[in-house]
Amino acid sequence: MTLASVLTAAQMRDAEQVAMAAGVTEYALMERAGAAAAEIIWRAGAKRDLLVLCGPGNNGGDGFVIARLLRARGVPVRVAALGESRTESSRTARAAWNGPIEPLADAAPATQMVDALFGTGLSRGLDTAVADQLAMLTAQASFSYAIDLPSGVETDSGALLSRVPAFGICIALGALKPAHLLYPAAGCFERLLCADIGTEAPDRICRLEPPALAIPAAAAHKYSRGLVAIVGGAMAGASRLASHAAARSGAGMVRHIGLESPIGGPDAIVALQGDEADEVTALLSDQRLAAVVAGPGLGRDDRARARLASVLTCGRPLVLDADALTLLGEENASAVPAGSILTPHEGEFVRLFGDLPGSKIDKALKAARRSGAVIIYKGADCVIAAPDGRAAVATGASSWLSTAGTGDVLAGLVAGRLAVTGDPFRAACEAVWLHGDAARRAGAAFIADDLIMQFPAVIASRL
Ligand SMILES: NC(=O)C1=CN([C@@H]2O[C@H](COP(=O)(O)OP(=O)(O)OC[C@H]3O[C@@H](n4cnc5c(N)ncnc54)[C@H](OP(=O)(O)O)[C@@H]3O)[C@@H](O)[C@H]2O)[C@@H](O)CC1
Ligand SMILES: [K+]
Repeated sequence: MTLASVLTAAQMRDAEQVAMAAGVTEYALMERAGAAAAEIIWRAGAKRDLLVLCGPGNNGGDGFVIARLLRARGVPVRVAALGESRTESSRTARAAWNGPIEPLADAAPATQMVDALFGTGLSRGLDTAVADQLAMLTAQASFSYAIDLPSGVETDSGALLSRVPAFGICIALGALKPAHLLYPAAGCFERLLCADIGTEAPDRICRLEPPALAIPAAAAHKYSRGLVAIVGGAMAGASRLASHAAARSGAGMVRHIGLESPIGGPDAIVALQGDEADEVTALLSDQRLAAVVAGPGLGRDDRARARLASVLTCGRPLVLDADALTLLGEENASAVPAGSILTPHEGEFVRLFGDLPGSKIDKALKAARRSGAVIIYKGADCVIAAPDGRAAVATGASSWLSTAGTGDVLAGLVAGRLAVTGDPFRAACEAVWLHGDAARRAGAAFIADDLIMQFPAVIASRL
């Protein structure tokens, strides 16, 4: 297992059951969780005075373990509880604390504050008085820690069920949960750490990790490294951005099929003119094409429709973005060739697949299964889902990415990586990570063109 695995509350309970079937008691898991969290808190805050808030369930039990272990290391610890402990393990942990317990409502602030009120067992929003007290104590603390999850966030969706303050560190236990990566919950802490408590987790759904890329083979040539075509349309700038991104993605050659020629920009891009759909069809008949992009700048008129029809029937691996997604609409979402990659933002996603139930991860997985395509469901939290049930979630992207053209750049980069790897899910994961890292390097107030200039260095860093 990897600590980047993402489990729902029910899957985490299953993992706990597997550990218990192997002979580990629930209380032993709680001790491991508390010890791992206490170690993190010790390293961050040392002997600064600490207030631990304990809820009625096993999250509260973790809190009592943390309190006991840090008191034993000489930290001045106070504990405030929300009522009685209601599970056997949390009662055991409470008894082992063996120190004073204040009512939560009366607790005064401390330099460090631990939120062990609720974790995966949260079933509704906190009462307003409890949420307000939590917010006040968190705001007053210089160091704040959420155990497993910030209290008030819904584990599986990342929704906020009541007011949730901003924590310094969130310590996930055993595995990540969807709420650690999906907004708004993912915005409720500055740092996320995952503590290993010895439970096993499947790695079908993971946090997006940095990719391992390869240099071209010694005998590589431009076609073996991947030939990409971008089919442009009414707005040449967008498809040019996609072309430039593909050209610096590691692919061997890029052809831009536009309504005008030449297109400007790097001379390495082969500018081809294809005004009519049959010309596009002819230009896409090259069997060496390893990826074809349509959507950026395509337009939405009849001419665009005809160009898209040529793309959909060309038999080459496709990346469909922007106008292509709008033209496809819900009635044609399942008509895309298997193995394609679709890159919708939220509005495009809903137009393509309707208002699907569940979390953003659930929605992306359902859409992937329904369409047979890899879905890159964009946003501040970006979910990449494959028809076979794998998913990766990227989070923490630069908010400066919210500028014109960055989506076009991503589409070109995805196509470039598809041409290099021949694997849609891998290509999507690589491209989203590289795009995010390029944005981090580009700093502030960049434009989409600047991202592309970062690609060679970003790729070099992953070789
Ligand atoms: N899985 C693992 O491997 C491990 C898990 N561990 C830990 O266990 C945590 C999960 O524990 P948990 O299941 O006991 O749930 P938890 O979040 O403590 O709360 C449930 C209690 O709160 C109550 N309640 C709910 N909402 C409420 C509200 N708004 N306002 C008031 N009450 C509310 C609810 O009562 P009810 O809904 O029935 O009214 C119930 O009494 C997990 O996050 C991790 O920290 C570790 O110890 C080690 C290994
Ligand atoms: K918590």
